[in-house]
Amino acid sequence: MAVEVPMFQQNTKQANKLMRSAIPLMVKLDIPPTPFNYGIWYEYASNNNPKLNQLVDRALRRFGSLPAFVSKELFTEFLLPEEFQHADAQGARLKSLTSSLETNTADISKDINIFHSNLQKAKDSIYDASTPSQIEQLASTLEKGAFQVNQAIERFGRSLVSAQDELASLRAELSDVKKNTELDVMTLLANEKGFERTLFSLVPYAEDDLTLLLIDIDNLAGVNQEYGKKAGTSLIRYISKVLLGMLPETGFIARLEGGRFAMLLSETELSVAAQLAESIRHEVSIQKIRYKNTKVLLRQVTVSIGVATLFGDESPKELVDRSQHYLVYAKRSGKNCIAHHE
Ligand SMILES: Nc1nc2c(ncn2[C@@H]2O[C@H](COP(=O)(O)OP(=O)(O)OP(=O)(O)O)[C@@H](O)[C@H]2O)c(=O)[nH]1
Repeated sequence: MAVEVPMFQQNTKQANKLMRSAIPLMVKLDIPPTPFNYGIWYEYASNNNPKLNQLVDRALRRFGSLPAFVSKELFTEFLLPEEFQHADAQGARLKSLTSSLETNTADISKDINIFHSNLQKAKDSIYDASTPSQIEQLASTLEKGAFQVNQAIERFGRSLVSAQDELASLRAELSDVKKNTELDVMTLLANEKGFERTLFSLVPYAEDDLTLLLIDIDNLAGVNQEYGKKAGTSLIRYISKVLLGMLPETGFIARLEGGRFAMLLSETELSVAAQLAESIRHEVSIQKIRYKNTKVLLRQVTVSIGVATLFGDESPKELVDRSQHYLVYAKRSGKNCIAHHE
């Protein structure tokens, strides 16, 4: 899943502009200057996320302000990329990023508070200021204060941009970590987790043309028994290469467990997928496989295949269940065959 980091996507200029809209809102509503709140109000001012704005408005109506527990929740839900919510290794870096933002937000809020109290003082003394030089003095104090606040905002804008870089690099790392956890180290194909993620990402776009082939090596237990478990494992690797070699361009393949593979074919109707399944079955059955450690030629190796094409509003699980059903049918029909609905 592509994860957006909306708060940090703008460049410095845009960031400053948005901070200028966010800060008065926060001052007006007496929102504490925590990183969570800055993030949320920045996003609120950018109007990027109607759902977030709706929830903030609702909280304001209910509580009159934004309670810390609400802003923390909103921050996690809307601003924190999903990977960061669970990843342990990157958690520490994110924590340090958050605390550096915290320091920056503390700095900026100090400047704003000073400016705010100067504004109050100016408001009070404006009635007493009768001479042009007193008024000039007030104006110059305010001008100086405004300049300082502007500078603080710009510094904060820059720190947002550097946070953006840091988050981008964290995100790249996480995506690698995620990819690796979706890898089957034995065959270097995707594993079951990778299969599930791909399946879930394809189903919403499929129009009765996403086909799943569940391919299972026949009698693997017998191979293990006859030639040893290492030979069985070697066979799984060998079959994975045969399958990969036959994978169409629009296809995706994963090893689920033992000698079972899942091949997902996008934009492939049942008749075409069934032909491919039959070619795979045939190709495996004619292999002459020699176990390299002992040079022993294995007896014929075969696979059984269950084929199902997604239809209607079927869920990913229903598609898997139906393929599984046909695979069981193929096994019961004597193995070395394929099965699918008519
Ligand atoms: N060598 C090897 N064997 C495995 C591995 N993972 C699972 N197995 C074995 O593969 C077998 C899979 O079980 P089944 O699918 O029920 O057995 P099968 O003999 O293939 O039977 P059918 O699928 O009905 O043809 C079990 O005996 C597991 O011990 C592995 O990584 N390496």
